[in-house]
Amino acid sequence: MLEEDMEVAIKVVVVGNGAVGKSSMIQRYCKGIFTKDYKKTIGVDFLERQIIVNGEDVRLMLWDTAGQEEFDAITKAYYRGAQACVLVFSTTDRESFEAISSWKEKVEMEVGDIPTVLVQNKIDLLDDTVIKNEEAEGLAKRLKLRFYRTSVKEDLNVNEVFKYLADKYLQRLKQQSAEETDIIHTSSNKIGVFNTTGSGHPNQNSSDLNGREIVNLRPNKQRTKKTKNPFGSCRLL
Ligand SMILES: Nc1nc2c(ncn2[C@@H]2O[C@H](COP(=O)(O)OP(=O)(O)OP(=O)(O)O)[C@@H](O)[C@H]2O)c(=O)[nH]1
Repeated sequence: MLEEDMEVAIKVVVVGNGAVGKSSMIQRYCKGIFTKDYKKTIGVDFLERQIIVNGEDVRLMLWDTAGQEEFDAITKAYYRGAQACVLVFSTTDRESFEAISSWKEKVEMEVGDIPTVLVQNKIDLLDDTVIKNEEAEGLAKRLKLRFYRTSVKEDLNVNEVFKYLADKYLQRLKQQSAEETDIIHTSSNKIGVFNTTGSGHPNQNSSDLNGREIVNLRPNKQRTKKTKNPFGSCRLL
């Protein structure tokens, strides 16, 4: 357990070309439903689901982004603050497979390196596949990503995708907490000055400013209910 009175909230962005099944995947996961109709996402949308991972209460906020390029400018703004990412392509759409690297880059440009997973959706249509298994596995290897094959329609592997991301995120959180504790211990002989502007890079734990060490103090969990933390983000000089 990290801390008892808090719940971990994870913002997950689901990205990929149009019609690969992003909205369907989120609907399946959060509402348990699947519809055959295709309704193009305009801009962004979001749904949430609470789960327990390794004894931790986790609230997953799933952001559904439009796959069409015409909405790029809007969707990019919503990547900010994302803590995990699902990159989706479709078994029957070669272009969606070839676009994966550029989707990854778009997200990375906004939020840096976050827990990410590669998903090949619509495996119920494997007979009509336009992507060889080795190609998909090769891409996952090259991008160093965990790879899942899903069928939102048949409800195959969808839960596993989100459980993996939540687990990976929690591991990082614990690792960061441990590292931050170490930094605070090793720099405990320095005079501390708080800076509450929170202007540092989200993944940055410590850095140098005019030769002095800066320690970022961030809550290791987001408070989504119960007591509010007045110090959302502090930096110790
Ligand atoms: N056969 C099959 N069809 C699926 C599956 N997942 C989604 N679909 C269908 O694919 C179509 C597109 O799904 P959406 O979820 O709307 O796709 P999207 O990626 O959100 O599309 P944009 O909003 O344009 O970005 C719909 O007709 C879905 O019913 C699946 O696993 N198998």
